This record gives sequence, C-alpha cells and structure tokens, in this order.
Amino acid sequence: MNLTFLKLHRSLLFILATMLICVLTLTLSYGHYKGHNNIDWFDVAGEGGITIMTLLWIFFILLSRPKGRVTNLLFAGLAIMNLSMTLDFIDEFVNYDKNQAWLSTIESIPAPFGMILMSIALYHWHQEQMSINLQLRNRERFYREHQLSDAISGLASADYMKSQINRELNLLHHNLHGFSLLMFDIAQFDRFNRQFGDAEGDKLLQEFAQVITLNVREQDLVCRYASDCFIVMLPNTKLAVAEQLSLSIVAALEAFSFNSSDSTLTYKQKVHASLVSATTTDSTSGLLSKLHQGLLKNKHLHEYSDEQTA
Ligand SMILES: Nc1nc2c(ncn2[C@@H]2O[C@H](COP(=O)(O)OP(=O)(O)OP(=O)(O)O)[C@@H](O)[C@H]2O)c(=O)[nH]1
Repeated sequence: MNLTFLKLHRSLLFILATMLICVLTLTLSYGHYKGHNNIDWFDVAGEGGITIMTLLWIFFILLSRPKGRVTNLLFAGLAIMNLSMTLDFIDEFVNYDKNQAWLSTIESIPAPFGMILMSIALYHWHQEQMSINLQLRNRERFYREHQLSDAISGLASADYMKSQINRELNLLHHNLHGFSLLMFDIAQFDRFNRQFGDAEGDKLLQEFAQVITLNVREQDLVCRYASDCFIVMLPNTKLAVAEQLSLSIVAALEAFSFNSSDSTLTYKQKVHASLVSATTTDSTSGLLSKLHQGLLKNKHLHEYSDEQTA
C-alpha cells in the first residue's frame, strides 16, 4: 500500500485523533457504565459498525487524495458525521447524570452539518473530476477500471485496447469511415535500457506516452501495448487523415528530447511505425497481426536505409 498521500495529511489525522480523544475523555468521565445486562448488543454492533466504517472512509480518502479544498471538505464532513456516530455508540454503554444529559441530547446535532459539508465536498469533487476526465480522455475512452491501465505509462492496457477494437469492429457498419490503428515502437529500446538503466527506460516510456497523448485527437485512444510498443486507435477516421496523424506523431516523438533525471543526458529516439485500416472482414487478432507485420517492414526499411547511409 502506497502511503505517500497519507503522509501529507498529518495535520488532519492529528485533528481527528484530538477530536476522538476529547469525545472519549468527556463521555467516559461524565458517564456511568450501564451494566452488562442493560446493553443492547444489536445496537452496539450496528452503531459500532457505522462508526468504524466512517473512520475507514476517512482513511481511504486521505490515502487516495492530495492536499486541497476537496480533501479538506470531505474530511471535515466525514469527521463531523463520525463525531455524532461516536457519541451515539458510547451512549450504548453509559448513562449520564441529569447535569450532563446534554451529552446525550447533542449527539445527533453534528451529523446534518457533516452531511451538508459532504454534499458541498461532493459537488466540488464532481467539478474536479470533470477536469481530470478531460485530461484522461485519451487514456480511458468510456470506461474506468484501474486494472485495465498500465502502471508505468498511465495509459490504457493492451487488454483494454483489444476490448475497444472489438467494440469498434462491431460498430464498423455504423461509421462512415471505419477506424484505423497506429503502432509505434521505440527503436533500440533494449540498448537504451542497458546503457542508462531501467529507471531511465521507465521515464522514457512515460514521456513518450505523454507526447503521443498530446498529439492525438479527443476521440482517439492510446495504449501501451507491450514493452516499448504503443497503439493508437483512431475511430471513424479516413485513411488519409490516419496517415497524416501517424506522420505527425512520429515527427513529434523523434523531435522530442529526453532529459535524464540528473540532467546530464539529452537523447533523441528513432521510432518505427505502422498503420492499418479496419474492414468488416477483420478480427481483432488479425488487425494486431497486420500491425506487427507493418512494423517489422518499417524496421527493416529503417535498417536498410541506415546501412545505405553508413
Ligand atoms: N525500462 C523498462 N524496460 C522494459 C519494460 N518492459 C520491457 N522492457 C524492455 O524493453 C526492451 C525491449 O526490447 P526489444 O523488444 O528488443 O526492442 P528494441 O530494443 O527496441 O528493438 P527494436 O524495436 O528492434 O529496435 C527489453 O530490454 C525489455 O527488457 C518496462 O516496463 N520498463
């Protein structure tokens, strides 16, 4: 479990711990134990469960989110709701004297305020998510499932791309222009890895993913298909437009200068590319195999022209 975000929220965790300690100190010092026979264990299980669940939600929110207004609002809403629930839970075990009966009376007051804050937080979360969705549109298309994205590049995975190719093949007769697939492969990536190390190789993959994403259109889908190989799906696209896009992505990738982490190295990579346009007789595996064959041809062409210039 990655705790990086949780460590950013030490102050919020401190506030939560202080709040819970104050509530426990106040209620346990003023309350008198009801006695085993007067406790309704069904209520204890229900209210205890709700209290623990809200703490768990707070934990996962702090674990998953960076600092910011939405995180603060979500935390405040849930923490205030948790205050009501904790008071309600402790109420199952203790009675208060008349003078301290207010402790029992106020238990339900924080919850609605917490819910109002949570509603405001969810509205802002929605706004935030809309802008994140815009940034992710070439990586997700219609579906979000973290197991279908590639951990290194953040792009869609090969499995997700295959499912989307399948989908487009089923819709092929509804689209005017059909769809095309582009494949890009970094030349001599193995040599790059051996020369500069795997961590720099990962960084190059991430940066290539960003360059490709920046150079496609809103409706296109980009995936990291295998080690140094990327596929872009161009739905409802004429072949001539696909060819133009392929050329401009190759140009952008080859113009891109990689800077090593310690800034001692600037490096430009050559790229192999291939393109296929889908027809109604194609299958997903058939299209992928055509893409591979096109890529191999392109590699041999590059090798041949390199030999000629050498
Ligand atoms: N850094 C890094 N390297 C990876 C990853 N996955 C695969 N690789 C490496 O990518 C390299 C791919 O090598 P090849 O398939 O021979 O590709 P290439 O060296 O570009 O060869 P050509 O395409 O023929 O020029 C191998 O060294 C793999 O170990 C990864 O996630 N990160």
